[in-house]
Amino acid sequence: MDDLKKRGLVLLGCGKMGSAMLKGWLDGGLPPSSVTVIAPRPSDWVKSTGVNINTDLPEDPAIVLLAVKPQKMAEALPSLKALGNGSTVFLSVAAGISLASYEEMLGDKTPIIRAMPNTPSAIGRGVTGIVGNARVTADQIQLADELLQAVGQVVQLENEGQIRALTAVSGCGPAYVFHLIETMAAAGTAAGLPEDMALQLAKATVAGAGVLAEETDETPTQLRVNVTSPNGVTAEALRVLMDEENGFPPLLDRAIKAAMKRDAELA
Ligand SMILES: NC(=O)C1=CN([C@@H]2O[C@H](COP(=O)(O)OP(=O)(O)OC[C@H]3O[C@@H](n4cnc5c(N)ncnc54)[C@H](O)[C@@H]3O)[C@@H](O)[C@H]2O)C=CC1
Ligand SMILES: O=C(O)[C@@H]1CCC=N1
Repeated sequence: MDDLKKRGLVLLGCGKMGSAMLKGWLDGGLPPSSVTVIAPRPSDWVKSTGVNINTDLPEDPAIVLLAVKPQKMAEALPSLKALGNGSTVFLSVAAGISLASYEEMLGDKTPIIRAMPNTPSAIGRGVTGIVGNARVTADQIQLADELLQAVGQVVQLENEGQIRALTAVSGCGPAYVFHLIETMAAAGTAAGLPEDMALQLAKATVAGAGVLAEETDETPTQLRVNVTSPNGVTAEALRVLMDEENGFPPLLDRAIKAAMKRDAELA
């Protein structure tokens, strides 16, 4: 971390994901003067942080975070090519784009780490998977791991092939859960509850169940059983949701496969 403070951190793109991570790092004590953001339209929040915006780049930053949309990467990356093939680690959060593509764009001696975070990073509750190319040293992986722990949990992948499935599960996953909240609230409203109360119930239920699943030693399966009284009310709902043909299992399987297919297209 001292190395990062001294040599600097560059962010290419500072939208939803870049800002979520930057916030976690600044809250964790990274001095704004160590950070340079390159962004065509920096938000008011970014401007308020005191980081350097669209200034000259540091000569040898410890890390460059790539946080533009995958479709913008080929256009945005050439401005950073001078930092390739050196000791600067490129840390990309972009979906799809492979380590080999970055090596092609930046030089094959460039240390590159792919990371896939998720938006709960904005409140320090993210989970990020990381995997590096052959040029990345154990110390550099450790630095990325520590840096990303400022915004939540980190898992180190065994190989790059795993990042596609991780993207489909945890990178996109918050959207699935938000949609669950939306649909639970809508179903509650349709069943006769006031709209705002149905939304409050859905949010609190998902949040409470999530925290319980993380904090207890019991498995999600046991936690589900704990709710389900024999011949009771939950059992009837689960008969619908756990249906092997029309319930969550085939639906989530299809959703994850659709996400993975798109990730492959973006590569
Ligand atoms: N939103 C999410 O839940 C997650 C997103 N990601 C990845 O994070 C990356 C960014 O996604 P978001 O933050 O959601 O998108 P976003 O659209 O909020 O942010 C992208 C930012 O890049 C800026 N930008 C565009 N062209 C640029 C250029 N040439 N130079 C510098 N900045 C430029 C845009 O102005 C924008 O602020 C994507 O590659 C995505 O795959 C990864 C995990 C989760
Ligand atoms: O939707 C996307 O492409 C990005 C990747 C993971 C979450 N958002």
